[in-house]
Amino acid sequence: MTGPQERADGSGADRRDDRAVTTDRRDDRAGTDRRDDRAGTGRRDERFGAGRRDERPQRGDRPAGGGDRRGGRPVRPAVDRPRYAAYEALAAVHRDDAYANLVLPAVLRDAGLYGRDAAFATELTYGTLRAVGTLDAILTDAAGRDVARIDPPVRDALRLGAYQLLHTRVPPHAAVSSTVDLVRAVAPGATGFANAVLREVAGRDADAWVQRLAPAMESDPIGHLALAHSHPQWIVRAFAEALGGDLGETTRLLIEDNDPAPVHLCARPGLADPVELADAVGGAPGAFSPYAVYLAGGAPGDLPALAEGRAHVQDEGSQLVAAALADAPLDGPDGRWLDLCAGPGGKTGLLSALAAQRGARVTAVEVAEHRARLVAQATRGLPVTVLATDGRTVGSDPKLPEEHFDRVLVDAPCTGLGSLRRRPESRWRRQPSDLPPLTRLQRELLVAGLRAARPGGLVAYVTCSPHTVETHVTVTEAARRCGAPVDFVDARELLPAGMPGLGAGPTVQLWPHRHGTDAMFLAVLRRG
Ligand SMILES: C[S@@+](CC[C@H](N)C(=O)[O-])C[C@H]1O[C@@H](n2cnc3c(N)ncnc32)[C@H](O)[C@@H]1O
Repeated sequence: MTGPQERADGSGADRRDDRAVTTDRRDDRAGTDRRDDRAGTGRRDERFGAGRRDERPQRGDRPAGGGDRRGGRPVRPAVDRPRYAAYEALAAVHRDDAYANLVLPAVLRDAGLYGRDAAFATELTYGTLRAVGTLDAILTDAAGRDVARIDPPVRDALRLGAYQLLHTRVPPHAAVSSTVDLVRAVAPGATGFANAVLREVAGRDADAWVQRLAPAMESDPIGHLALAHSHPQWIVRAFAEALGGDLGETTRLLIEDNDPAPVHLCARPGLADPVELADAVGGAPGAFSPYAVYLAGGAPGDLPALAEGRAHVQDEGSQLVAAALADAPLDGPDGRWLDLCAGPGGKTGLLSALAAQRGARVTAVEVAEHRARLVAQATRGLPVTVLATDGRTVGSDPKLPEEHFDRVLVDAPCTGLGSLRRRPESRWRRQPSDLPPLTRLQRELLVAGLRAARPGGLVAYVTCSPHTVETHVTVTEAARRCGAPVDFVDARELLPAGMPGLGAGPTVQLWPHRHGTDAMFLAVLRRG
């Protein structure tokens, strides 16, 4: 790979900086530095005020701090607030291992960003985090040096700039100049470098960069798809395996993963009517779950139904697997239900609303105390007993006797590869080395769940990961080790009639690209 100055003059880093300065100077005539010169003249606002909004009609970004005035004259701040907010969130994720979905709301609040500004900052943050694998490959090529060797503040600013250039309708000159402004604020010595690198990035569109950098699909399909759709190779391989080697479907899944996840509500049975709730929120009833409501836009806000515990936010796939356990035919008593991995309480919420209708009671087990408290909050008023304990104590904890429960849910901790849409940074944090300890825990919890079930009782094993080691391998191993005879129930029959794409059974794998849900796995076992 060659960087800009290598191609321009065949020399090393110093020449690159020269070139960057030259580019900056060329830009001076109508660009970055000239804008600085014009600070305080009042003309800057013309360029970065209403006109700027016109540059990005799709985003509706509005200039930050337009009201900042010195001596009566408007002064443009160095960086517009949505982009700076996105930078802050990105930096926190990379520097402090923060979670974007937790850090970004605080950053937006501190910056006083709402509405379209907040939406633009969110798109930049989430989009950049998802795309970071591909962006880094492009930046490495464009800079002529490994992106890991670029100072973190400059690196994050460049990632934001490259994302705008390649994946948004922000005009190239605005993407470059705003990123140079950002670099001037966070790493003032690197503006020339940033300018040069971004101009190199802007020389191709996203497809042309993939063509230049990705291995050929024919010779290395996993490597190609990983770079083209910004996923780690081991995750692409795992998805392809779970999809039976179908690379077309794998591609559709990867594309879906790069879109924001829709927000679904669960109208708790007996407490809220999904059609009425859909009307109230301007959404639509779900396609599959009888309790689901699709929200039309972003966040649910302060809905009375949520505040009053009549509904909760929950992916439709999560609703389907919890309802499948509750609806599975069962002979004999049916009053004791167990949720062995309950925190923060989404599935317990639905199960316990159903239990209330049927005169059953749910024991909800969660090892993390703060998450056990969340379960208690989420199920207030419903027939639930929360135990803050380790689910593997079945048989030794008197509150968790063996052969006691009629229906058992084991929604095990997992890699979460099925919900990458919701956690934009997680695909880069997860490692194959996470699998052995997780799968051991999954197996032990499922064995405990099988022991907790009475003979004839039902156990649903659920993961939000389609990785076959966490799904089929775990279920097969746990069934072998639990010391009791176990039969598979065909889980397809427990999902809504006519639901497409459920495979050959007896287990079910849901998919974002097939069903619009998270990639939930469901196996239902009957204890002999
Ligand atoms: C996938 S989450 C469950 C999500 C939950 N069912 C819901 O729908 O909201 C797995 C949960 O298992 C908990 N957990 C992990 N190890 C556990 C153990 N040994 N015993 C009980 N809970 C455990 C985790 O703290 C986490 O809250």
